[in-house]
Amino acid sequence: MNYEAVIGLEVHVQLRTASKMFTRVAAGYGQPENTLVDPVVLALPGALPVLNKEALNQIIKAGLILGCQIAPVCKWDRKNYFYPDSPKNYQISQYDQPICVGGTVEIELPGPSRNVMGEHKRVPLTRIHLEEDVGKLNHGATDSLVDYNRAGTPLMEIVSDPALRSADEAFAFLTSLRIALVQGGISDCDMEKGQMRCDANISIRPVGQAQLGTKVELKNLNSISFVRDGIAHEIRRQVAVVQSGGTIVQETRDYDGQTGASQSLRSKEMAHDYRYFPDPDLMPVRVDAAWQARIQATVPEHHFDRQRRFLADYQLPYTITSVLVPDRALADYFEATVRLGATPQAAGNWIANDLLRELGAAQVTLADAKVQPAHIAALVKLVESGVISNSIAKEVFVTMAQSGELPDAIVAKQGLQQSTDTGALEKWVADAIAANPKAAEGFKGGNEKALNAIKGAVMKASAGKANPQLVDQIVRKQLGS
Ligand SMILES: Nc1ncnc2c1ncn2[C@@H]1O[C@H](COP(=O)(O)OP(=O)(O)OP(=O)(O)O)[C@@H](O)[C@H]1O
Ligand SMILES: [Mg+2]
Ligand SMILES: [Mg+2]
Repeated sequence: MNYEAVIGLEVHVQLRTASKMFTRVAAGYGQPENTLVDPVVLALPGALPVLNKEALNQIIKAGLILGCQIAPVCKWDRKNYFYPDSPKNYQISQYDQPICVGGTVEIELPGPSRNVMGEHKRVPLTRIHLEEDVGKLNHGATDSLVDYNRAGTPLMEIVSDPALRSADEAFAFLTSLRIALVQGGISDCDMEKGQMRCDANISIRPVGQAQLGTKVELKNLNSISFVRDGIAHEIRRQVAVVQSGGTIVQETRDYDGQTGASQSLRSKEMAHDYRYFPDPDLMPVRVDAAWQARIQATVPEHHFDRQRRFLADYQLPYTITSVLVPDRALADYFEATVRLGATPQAAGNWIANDLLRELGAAQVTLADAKVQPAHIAALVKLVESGVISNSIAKEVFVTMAQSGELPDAIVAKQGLQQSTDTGALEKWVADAIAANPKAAEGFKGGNEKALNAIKGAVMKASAGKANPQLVDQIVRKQLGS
């Protein structure tokens, strides 16, 4: 029997806000334990929550980016449970009225090869709701310590439909979602800092069966690659269980990305165990059309729309677009260069290859780069107008990346203009022919390629400054063709 996998993801993403969800204490990472706390975070008697409007703005923006419908009223519920990471014994969350409903994440599956765009698919979302993050338990050998710095940080939970069919699709989903949220300024989505966390729900069913199988939830998947590996592992495990006559039990399993093994954590509680009820301390908030429109105006172009535009309008190769587009600042930089008059293909090449290489070597971010769009636009112009050759331009690029000087200044100062001095060229060519008699004979015998050795020698003699078109003409003339 053949089985197919069914996967639904629950993705928790911390919103980038200055303060916490229901109090003015700062939200942050990496501070000394229990310093980002106050009576609201610690749930001291009498403390009352006050909504951080910015958190609501951010989740509405996330919903608009993903094409969700935004609920007209945002209401709050208590999710009751006892665990030391939550001092209130409940979490403020949204139960039956999530702020965002529907929407999709557009994904790209791996293409037939690196330089070919893969198939695109829209994965439907069930809902996105807002809740507060919980504290963190640090387990020692004999005891556990709790840190409430994270408690109360605004957190959204994005729940997908059970519509993914493979570990690769889940990988593509998280990759695209992360780009969209980072580009929208919703979150930095750093999984190492816990800003983005994913639970994967996995079941299998015989191919052709409509009814869903029993799901297993995988937790603690703290990188996108671990999500992919964990899902692939779980699918294999379930198929093996079923094929050996067993049945899948609904449970939560812990996947260890380092060892590639999983173990059962607990069998899943039912939703009604949480005794949800509306939070009497918080008033519902009406989100009218004008509010939505204000936020809609701040939604950036979706990265895949931008990629399609780069392919169609600038005729860039797919590989260049897939370097530029995932990084909003880099794509903006490219478009700024084109606006300054640079040919798009040339600008794309310089930015995706040389600029990134130099930034990487110097360990500098784009924001601190000495090479600005104006530098690249000027360099492209120098090459296209024949003032310098492409190989000299490569050297100029390295110099300007280090000094920040404009390319025209570097070319003038170092005398790098291509030589159109025919007297000098005639001499270099004559020398090169004398030094390469075999090549000269070869060309006369009809071998076009033999010219390259002579032209190469001329370029070398001129230190790269000879104008290649002129050299070609003069070589042919001297060889009598
Ligand atoms: N049979 C199934 N196989 C695979 N995935 C499923 C199946 N049924 C549901 N799912 C997925 O499981 C996830 C359920 O998430 P949801 O937050 O609604 O409930 P939960 O996991 O029970 O609650 P909690 O937030 O407490 O973990 C969704 O992503 C959904 O698509
Ligand atoms: Mg959930
Ligand atoms: Mg779950």
